[in-house]
Amino acid sequence: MLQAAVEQAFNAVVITTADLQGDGPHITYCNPAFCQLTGYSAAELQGRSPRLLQGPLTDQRVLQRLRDSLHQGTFFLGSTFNYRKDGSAYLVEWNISPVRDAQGQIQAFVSVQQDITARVEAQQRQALLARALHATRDAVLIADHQAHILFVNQAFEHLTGYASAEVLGCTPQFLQSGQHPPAFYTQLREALARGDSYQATFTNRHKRGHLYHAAQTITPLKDDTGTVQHYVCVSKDVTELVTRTQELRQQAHHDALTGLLNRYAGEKQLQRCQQAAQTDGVGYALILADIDEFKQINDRWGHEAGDQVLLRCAQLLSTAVRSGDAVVRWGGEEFLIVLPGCPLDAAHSLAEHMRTTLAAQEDATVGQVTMSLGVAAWQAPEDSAELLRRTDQALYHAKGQGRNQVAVAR
Ligand SMILES: Nc1nc2c(ncn2[C@@H]2O[C@H](COP(=O)(O)OP(=O)(O)OP(=O)(O)O)[C@@H](O)[C@H]2O)c(=O)[nH]1
Repeated sequence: MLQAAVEQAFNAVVITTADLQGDGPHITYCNPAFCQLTGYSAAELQGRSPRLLQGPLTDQRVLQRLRDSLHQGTFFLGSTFNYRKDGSAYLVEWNISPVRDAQGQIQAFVSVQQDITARVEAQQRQALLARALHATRDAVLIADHQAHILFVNQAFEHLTGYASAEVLGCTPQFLQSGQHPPAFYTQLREALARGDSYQATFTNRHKRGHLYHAAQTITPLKDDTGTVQHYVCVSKDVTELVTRTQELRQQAHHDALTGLLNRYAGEKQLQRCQQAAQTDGVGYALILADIDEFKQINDRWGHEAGDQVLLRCAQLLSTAVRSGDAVVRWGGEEFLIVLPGCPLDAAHSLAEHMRTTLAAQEDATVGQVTMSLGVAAWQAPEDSAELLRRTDQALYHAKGQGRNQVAVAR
């Protein structure tokens, strides 16, 4: 049974003499697995020194350790390159045990060997992949099918502020910033459930609390049966780009001095209201507010004082309106207030409130400032240009009647 077991063992087994003088131990037995490993037949190996397997890549330091073990009669475990009969190299991991007789004398050495070339190559490939993932500038996250994080690279640690050890086993939820509506994550989940990859710019929260923007691609990884087992997420930091775009958008739509919508954005808003009025019959009202004698303020107190008055008026108008309304810097000292769904009377009251609030305030530098306001509400089938013309007419009227007045176009 023992013989059959050794003969049929998966691992290569070789037994040598215990002779450490002269040529050293020589082979007295090898099993078929050893013959298969080395390419030699048992007859070719019989009586030969195992040295015939060594070659240029064989590690001499490992061999020295082996010789020391043999001399001391201790267990040896090591790995190095050996050579087959055809000259090809393989990486062997082998151990050697001394076989002692009843008196404790070493009679032989038995060695069990295994070709670990493929395993080591696979480990090296894996190490290379990990090194490559760590070296890449994009953040990489790998999660299991339940979104538990299995791996993050150094770029991820850098981008998010979290160390790998802190996040392994967690789901990436801790990155959520609260900036995306629930529908954003629903879309993400649905795409992944379909097995599709999902690409979007995420606004996430850094460990230190600030937000960052990342262009992310999340890809499901399927096994041979088509079942999603993992997800890989690659993120590129686009914070600078997004911030710059937001700044440009702000500049394109807002007035630099007051922060109000600029004329371009105001015209867009007018178009939207006009569209709604024509399609749904939902009306809108306009107020044109113009600071009285503003030229004199500038002339008397200087341009900077004039700017401060403009800022104060802008703030007053902004606080007076509701969230869906738009306050626009329409011209130098002229403001357009667009009021979707607002009837004429309500717009009139609002204008009156704006006028009295401003008139009641005393500016530290320039004293009392007033404004004149024109009000009009959309009447079918006029277009926005016509409504604007009627509002302007009302403002002209208010100015003509002595300023600090509200005039309504009926
Ligand atoms: N300080 C300052 N002044 C501005 C700005 N934009 C326009 N203005 C000035 O606003 C003044 C507007 O003067 P006018 O159009 O004559 O009107 P007004 O003096 O307010 O007279 P009424 O409208 O008839 O009451 C001009 O002197 C412009 O130079 C600005 O951004 N800052």
